[in-house]
Amino acid sequence: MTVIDIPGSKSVTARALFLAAAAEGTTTLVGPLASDDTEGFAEGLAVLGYEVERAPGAWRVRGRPAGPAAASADVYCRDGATTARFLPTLAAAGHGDFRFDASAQMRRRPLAPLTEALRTLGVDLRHEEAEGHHPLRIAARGVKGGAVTLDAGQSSQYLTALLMLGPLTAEGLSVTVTDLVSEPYVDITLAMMRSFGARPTREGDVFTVPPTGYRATTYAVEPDASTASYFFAAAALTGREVTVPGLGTGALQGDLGFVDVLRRMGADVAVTPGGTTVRGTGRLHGLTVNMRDISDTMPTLAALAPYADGPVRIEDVANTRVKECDRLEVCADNLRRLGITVTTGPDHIEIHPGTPRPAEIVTHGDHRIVMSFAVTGLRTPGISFDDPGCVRKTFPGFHAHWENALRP
Ligand SMILES: O=C(O)C1=C[C@@H](OP(=O)(O)O)[C@@H](O)[C@H](O)C1
Ligand SMILES: C=C(OP(=O)(O)O)C(=O)O
Repeated sequence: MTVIDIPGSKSVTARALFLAAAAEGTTTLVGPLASDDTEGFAEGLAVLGYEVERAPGAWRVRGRPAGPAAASADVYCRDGATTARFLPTLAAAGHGDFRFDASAQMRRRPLAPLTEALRTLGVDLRHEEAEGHHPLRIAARGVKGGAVTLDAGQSSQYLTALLMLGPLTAEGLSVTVTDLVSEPYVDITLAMMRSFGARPTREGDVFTVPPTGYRATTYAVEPDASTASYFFAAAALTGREVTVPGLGTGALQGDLGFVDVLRRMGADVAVTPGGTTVRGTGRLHGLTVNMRDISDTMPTLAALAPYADGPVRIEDVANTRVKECDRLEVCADNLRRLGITVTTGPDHIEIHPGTPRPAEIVTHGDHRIVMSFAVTGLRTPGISFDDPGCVRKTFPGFHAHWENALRP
C-alpha cells in the first residue's frame, strides 16, 4: 500500500484567505496550500494592506472587517481565477481605489457575470481594456447589498465571490442563479462561510446572506481532491493500492467524487472517515460520465481513458473550455499526438481505446494537462512536456512527489 500526502486544497485555502481577511480577529490556517495560486492570493492581500504571516504549515491573517488598509493598491492576480475573482470582490466591500490585473492566461478568462452583478449592487467598477476581463479598476465605497440575478453557467466562482461578499454588505445579499456549474464548490463556500460565523441559506435557486460579518477561527485545510485524482488514477491504472489520508467521508470537496468514476470503471474504492483508498484491479471499463460537477478531473479521466476496454465519453463539460486553456481541445489534441482516436463536441469529449505512443505533450501552461498526462506516462515511457514547471499553479512539488511515490 502506498500512502500519499497530498498538499492542501487550493479552493479551501483561497476561501479561507478571503474569510480570514474579512473576519474580526486573527485566523490561523493549518496546512494551507503553498503554490503559485495561493501565494498570489496571500500577496494580493498584503498589497491591499492586510497582515498575512506565512510560516511553513500555518498561515496567520489579521482580519479587517472594514476592508483593505491601503487607500489605493495595484494587485497582480497571476494565473489564479480564485484570486482574480474573489479579491476584487473583497476589495469592493472596503474603501479605496484599487486596480487588479492578471497574467495573459487569466486576462483571457471571463469575469463579466461577476463584474456586472457588482455594478448592479452599486460598485463603481471599470474594465480598463476588454469589457468583462482583467485589468479592472474599482473605486470602492462599501456595498449596501440587495438582490441580484447571476448566470453562473460558465463558472461557480462568480457565485462564490458574491456569497462571500454578502456578510460584508450593509443590508445583506440575495442572489438568484439562472444556471450553475461546478455546484459542489458552492457547497464548500457555504460550509466555510458558516465556519467563519456567517449564516447563508439556500432555497432552490435563491441564496440569501444576512449582513453578519465574519469571526476569526482556526481552520484546518483538507488535502486537495483534484490533486489526489492523479494518484487515484495511477492506482487504477497500475494495480497499486493508493491511500490518501485526510480526504474521506467528511471531505468538503466534490472532486473526491472522481473515485466514484474509477469505481464504475472497475477499481476497488473505499472512502472512510480517515481517508480514501483506491486499488487497481486490472479492469478498466469504458463508460459515459457527466462531469459537470467535477470538471477539474476531466483531464485526469481523459488521460487515463485510452487504457479502458471501451470508449470513454465525458459529457457536460463545456466550461472546461474557459479554464487555463481550452481543456477539451487541448486534451483531444494531446491524445491525438499519442496516436489515440478522439472526438469532441461543444460540451463533450469521447476517447477510444488504444496504445499511446511516446510524444511531447503541449501544455498551454496548464498544470492539469501536465499532471493528467503524467498518468498516461506510467504506462507509456517517453512522454514529455513542453512546460513541466507549470504545475507550480497548484502543486510545485508534483514531479518529485510523483517519482517518489509511483515509479517502480
Ligand atoms: O471555486 C473554486 O475554488 C473553483 C471552482 C471551479 O471553477 P468553475 O466554477 O469555474 O468551474 C474549479 O474548476 C476551480 O479549480 C476552483
Ligand atoms: C480551473 C482551475 O483553476 P482556477 O479556475 O481556480 O484558476 C484548476 O485549478 O483546474
